Amino acid sequence: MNRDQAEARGVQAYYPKDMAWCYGCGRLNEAGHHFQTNWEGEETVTTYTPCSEHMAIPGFVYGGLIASLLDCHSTGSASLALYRDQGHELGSDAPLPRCVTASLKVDYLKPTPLGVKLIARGKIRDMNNKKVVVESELYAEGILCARGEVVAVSMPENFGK
Ligand SMILES: CCCCCCCCCCCCCCCC(=O)SCCNC(=O)CCNC(=O)[C@H](O)C(C)(C)COP(=O)(O)OP(=O)(O)OC[C@H]1O[C@@H](n2cnc3c(N)ncnc32)[C@H](O)[C@@H]1OP(=O)(O)O
Repeated sequence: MNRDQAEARGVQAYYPKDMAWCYGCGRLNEAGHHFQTNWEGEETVTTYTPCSEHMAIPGFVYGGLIASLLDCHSTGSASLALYRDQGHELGSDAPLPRCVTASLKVDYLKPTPLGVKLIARGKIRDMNNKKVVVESELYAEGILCARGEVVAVSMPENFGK
Protein backbone atom coordinates (compact mmCIF):
# COMPACT_ATOMS: atom_id res chain seq x y z
CA MET A 1 0.00 0.00 0.00
CA ASN A 2 1.49 3.39 -0.94
CA ARG A 3 1.33 6.53 1.23
CA ASP A 4 -1.79 7.95 -0.46
CA GLN A 5 -3.68 4.68 -0.16
CA ALA A 6 -2.70 4.34 3.50
CA GLU A 7 -3.90 7.89 4.21
CA ALA A 8 -7.10 7.25 2.30
CA ARG A 9 -7.84 4.35 4.65
CA GLY A 10 -6.91 5.74 8.01
CA VAL A 11 -8.39 4.50 11.26
CA GLN A 12 -11.56 6.50 10.62
CA ALA A 13 -12.32 4.29 7.60
CA TYR A 14 -12.76 1.43 10.08
CA TYR A 15 -15.15 3.18 12.49
CA PRO A 16 -18.50 1.38 12.44
CA LYS A 17 -21.32 3.20 10.64
CA ASP A 18 -22.97 4.48 13.81
CA MET A 19 -19.64 6.10 14.82
CA ALA A 20 -18.80 7.56 11.40
CA TRP A 21 -20.69 10.86 11.58
CA CYS A 22 -18.15 13.13 13.31
CA TYR A 23 -17.95 16.56 11.65
CA GLY A 24 -14.15 16.34 11.67
CA CYS A 25 -13.49 12.76 10.68
CA GLY A 26 -16.73 10.89 10.02
CA ARG A 27 -16.68 9.44 6.52
CA LEU A 28 -20.50 9.53 6.39
CA ASN A 29 -20.82 13.23 7.25
CA GLU A 30 -21.04 14.88 3.84
CA ALA A 31 -20.46 18.36 5.28
CA GLY A 32 -17.44 17.29 7.33
CA HIS A 33 -13.68 17.31 6.79
CA HIS A 34 -13.09 13.54 6.49
CA PHE A 35 -9.74 13.65 8.33
CA GLN A 36 -7.84 10.35 8.09
CA THR A 37 -5.21 9.26 10.61
CA ASN A 38 -2.66 6.51 10.28
CA TRP A 39 0.65 5.31 11.65
CA GLU A 40 3.93 6.45 10.17
CA GLY A 41 6.42 4.45 12.19
CA GLU A 42 5.87 5.30 15.85
CA GLU A 43 4.13 8.58 14.94
CA THR A 44 0.60 9.16 13.77
CA VAL A 45 -0.11 11.43 10.80
CA THR A 46 -3.14 13.31 9.50
CA THR A 47 -3.00 15.64 6.49
CA TYR A 48 -5.46 18.23 5.26
CA THR A 49 -5.44 21.15 2.82
CA PRO A 50 -7.68 24.00 4.02
CA CYS A 51 -9.45 26.13 1.43
CA SER A 52 -10.68 29.74 1.42
CA GLU A 53 -13.82 28.98 3.45
CA HIS A 54 -11.55 27.97 6.36
CA MET A 55 -10.18 31.51 6.60
CA ALA A 56 -9.52 33.51 9.76
CA ILE A 57 -7.64 36.45 8.23
CA PRO A 58 -7.07 36.61 4.47
CA GLY A 59 -4.42 34.05 3.64
CA PHE A 60 -4.51 32.29 7.01
CA VAL A 61 -6.38 29.37 8.56
CA TYR A 62 -9.10 29.73 11.22
CA GLY A 63 -7.82 28.42 14.55
CA GLY A 64 -10.97 26.38 15.13
CA LEU A 65 -10.21 24.35 12.02
CA ILE A 66 -6.72 23.65 13.38
CA ALA A 67 -8.25 22.60 16.72
CA SER A 68 -10.67 20.27 14.88
CA LEU A 69 -7.82 18.73 12.93
CA LEU A 70 -5.76 18.15 16.08
CA ASP A 71 -8.83 16.85 17.93
CA CYS A 72 -9.76 14.14 15.41
CA HIS A 73 -6.11 13.38 14.68
CA SER A 74 -5.64 12.72 18.40
CA THR A 75 -8.76 10.61 19.02
CA GLY A 76 -7.84 8.60 15.92
CA SER A 77 -4.28 8.28 17.22
CA ALA A 78 -5.62 7.11 20.58
CA SER A 79 -7.73 4.39 18.92
CA LEU A 80 -4.69 3.27 16.91
CA ALA A 81 -2.49 3.22 20.02
CA LEU A 82 -4.95 1.23 22.14
CA TYR A 83 -5.51 -1.17 19.23
CA ARG A 84 -1.77 -1.74 18.77
CA ASP A 85 -1.39 -2.17 22.52
CA GLN A 86 -4.02 -4.92 22.32
CA GLY A 87 -1.91 -6.59 19.60
CA HIS A 88 -3.95 -5.49 16.58
CA GLU A 89 -3.34 -3.42 13.45
CA LEU A 90 -5.87 -1.90 11.05
CA GLY A 91 -7.54 -4.55 8.95
CA SER A 92 -7.80 -7.05 11.79
CA ASP A 93 -11.27 -8.30 12.77
CA ALA A 94 -10.98 -7.20 16.40
CA PRO A 95 -13.21 -4.22 17.28
CA LEU A 96 -11.48 -0.84 17.43
CA PRO A 97 -11.35 0.97 20.78
CA ARG A 98 -13.70 3.98 20.73
CA CYS A 99 -12.18 7.18 22.07
CA VAL A 100 -13.66 10.60 22.82
CA THR A 101 -11.96 13.86 23.72
CA ALA A 102 -11.75 14.64 27.44
CA SER A 103 -9.37 17.57 27.02
CA LEU A 104 -8.00 19.56 24.07
CA LYS A 105 -5.26 22.20 24.31
CA VAL A 106 -3.83 24.07 21.33
CA ASP A 107 -0.92 26.53 21.17
CA TYR A 108 -0.93 28.61 18.00
CA LEU A 109 2.73 29.32 17.32
CA LYS A 110 2.70 30.89 13.86
CA PRO A 111 0.01 31.99 11.38
CA THR A 112 -1.00 28.94 9.33
CA PRO A 113 -1.24 29.57 5.58
CA LEU A 114 -4.35 28.62 3.59
CA GLY A 115 -4.16 26.48 0.48
CA VAL A 116 -1.19 24.33 1.44
CA LYS A 117 -1.13 20.81 2.85
CA LEU A 118 -1.08 20.75 6.64
CA ILE A 119 0.60 17.80 8.32
CA ALA A 120 -0.24 16.86 11.91
CA ARG A 121 2.26 14.49 13.54
CA GLY A 122 1.32 12.84 16.82
CA LYS A 123 3.24 11.08 19.56
CA ILE A 124 1.72 8.95 22.30
CA ARG A 125 2.99 10.51 25.52
CA ASP A 126 1.11 8.44 28.09
CA MET A 127 -1.49 5.72 28.07
CA ASN A 128 -3.28 3.16 30.17
CA ASN A 129 -6.07 0.81 29.13
CA LYS A 130 -8.67 3.61 28.95
CA LYS A 131 -6.81 6.91 28.55
CA VAL A 132 -4.28 8.12 25.95
CA VAL A 133 -2.39 11.41 25.99
CA VAL A 134 -1.44 12.51 22.46
CA GLU A 135 0.96 15.37 21.73
CA SER A 136 0.90 16.70 18.19
CA GLU A 137 2.67 19.21 16.01
CA LEU A 138 1.07 20.83 13.01
CA TYR A 139 3.31 21.82 10.09
CA ALA A 140 2.69 23.90 6.97
CA GLU A 141 5.44 23.80 4.35
CA GLY A 142 7.84 22.47 6.98
CA ILE A 143 7.09 25.25 9.49
CA LEU A 144 5.75 24.35 12.92
CA CYS A 145 2.53 26.39 13.22
CA ALA A 146 0.66 24.80 16.16
CA ARG A 147 1.10 22.31 18.93
CA GLY A 148 -1.69 20.31 20.58
CA GLU A 149 -2.23 18.08 23.56
CA VAL A 150 -5.30 15.88 23.83
CA VAL A 151 -6.45 13.54 26.56
CA ALA A 152 -8.57 10.90 24.83
CA VAL A 153 -10.63 8.49 26.92
CA SER A 154 -12.36 5.25 25.97
CA MET A 155 -15.99 5.99 25.27
CA PRO A 156 -18.06 4.68 28.17
CA GLU A 157 -20.92 2.27 27.39
CA ASN A 158 -23.34 4.78 28.90
CA PHE A 159 -21.98 7.75 26.88
CA GLY A 160 -24.57 10.53 26.78
CA LYS A 161 -26.96 8.77 29.16
C1 LIG B 1 -16.35 -0.39 17.88
C2 LIG B 1 -15.43 0.52 17.05
C3 LIG B 1 -15.36 1.95 17.46
C4 LIG B 1 -14.53 2.79 16.53
C5 LIG B 1 -14.14 4.07 17.12
C6 LIG B 1 -15.29 4.93 17.43
C7 LIG B 1 -14.86 6.32 17.65
C8 LIG B 1 -15.83 7.08 18.45
C9 LIG B 1 -16.35 8.24 17.73
C10 LIG B 1 -15.24 9.06 17.23
C11 LIG B 1 -15.76 10.31 16.78
C12 LIG B 1 -14.66 11.28 16.78
C13 LIG B 1 -14.63 12.04 18.02
C14 LIG B 1 -13.89 13.27 17.83
C15 LIG B 1 -13.63 13.85 19.14
C16 LIG B 1 -14.88 14.41 19.73
O1 LIG B 1 -15.35 15.43 19.35
S1 LIG B 1 -15.65 13.51 20.99
C17 LIG B 1 -16.91 14.66 21.55
C18 LIG B 1 -16.41 15.59 22.62
N1 LIG B 1 -16.16 14.88 23.84
C19 LIG B 1 -17.16 14.51 24.68
O2 LIG B 1 -18.33 14.72 24.43
C20 LIG B 1 -16.74 13.80 25.94
C21 LIG B 1 -17.65 14.17 27.14
N2 LIG B 1 -17.06 13.69 28.37
C22 LIG B 1 -17.26 12.44 28.81
O3 LIG B 1 -18.06 11.67 28.23
C23 LIG B 1 -16.50 11.99 30.03
O4 LIG B 1 -16.12 13.12 30.77
C24 LIG B 1 -15.21 11.18 29.63
C25 LIG B 1 -14.30 11.97 28.70
C26 LIG B 1 -15.64 9.88 28.92
C27 LIG B 1 -14.40 10.86 30.86
O5 LIG B 1 -15.29 10.17 31.72
P1 LIG B 1 -14.84 9.91 33.21
O6 LIG B 1 -15.92 9.12 33.86
O7 LIG B 1 -14.35 11.19 33.82
O8 LIG B 1 -13.61 8.98 32.98
P2 LIG B 1 -12.71 8.39 34.11
O9 LIG B 1 -12.82 6.90 33.99
O10 LIG B 1 -12.99 9.03 35.43
O11 LIG B 1 -11.27 8.89 33.66
C28 LIG B 1 -10.48 8.15 32.80
C29 LIG B 1 -9.13 8.82 32.77
O12 LIG B 1 -9.25 10.05 32.02
C30 LIG B 1 -8.81 11.17 32.81
N3 LIG B 1 -9.66 12.32 32.49
C31 LIG B 1 -10.99 12.38 32.43
N4 LIG B 1 -11.41 13.61 32.07
C32 LIG B 1 -10.28 14.34 31.90
C33 LIG B 1 -10.04 15.69 31.51
N5 LIG B 1 -11.04 16.53 31.21
N6 LIG B 1 -8.75 16.12 31.42
C34 LIG B 1 -7.72 15.28 31.69
N7 LIG B 1 -7.90 13.97 32.05
C35 LIG B 1 -9.16 13.52 32.15
C36 LIG B 1 -8.99 10.71 34.25
O13 LIG B 1 -8.16 11.43 35.13
C37 LIG B 1 -8.62 9.25 34.15
O14 LIG B 1 -7.21 9.15 34.10
P3 LIG B 1 -6.44 7.88 34.80
O15 LIG B 1 -6.92 7.86 36.22
O16 LIG B 1 -6.91 6.64 34.05
O17 LIG B 1 -4.99 8.17 34.62
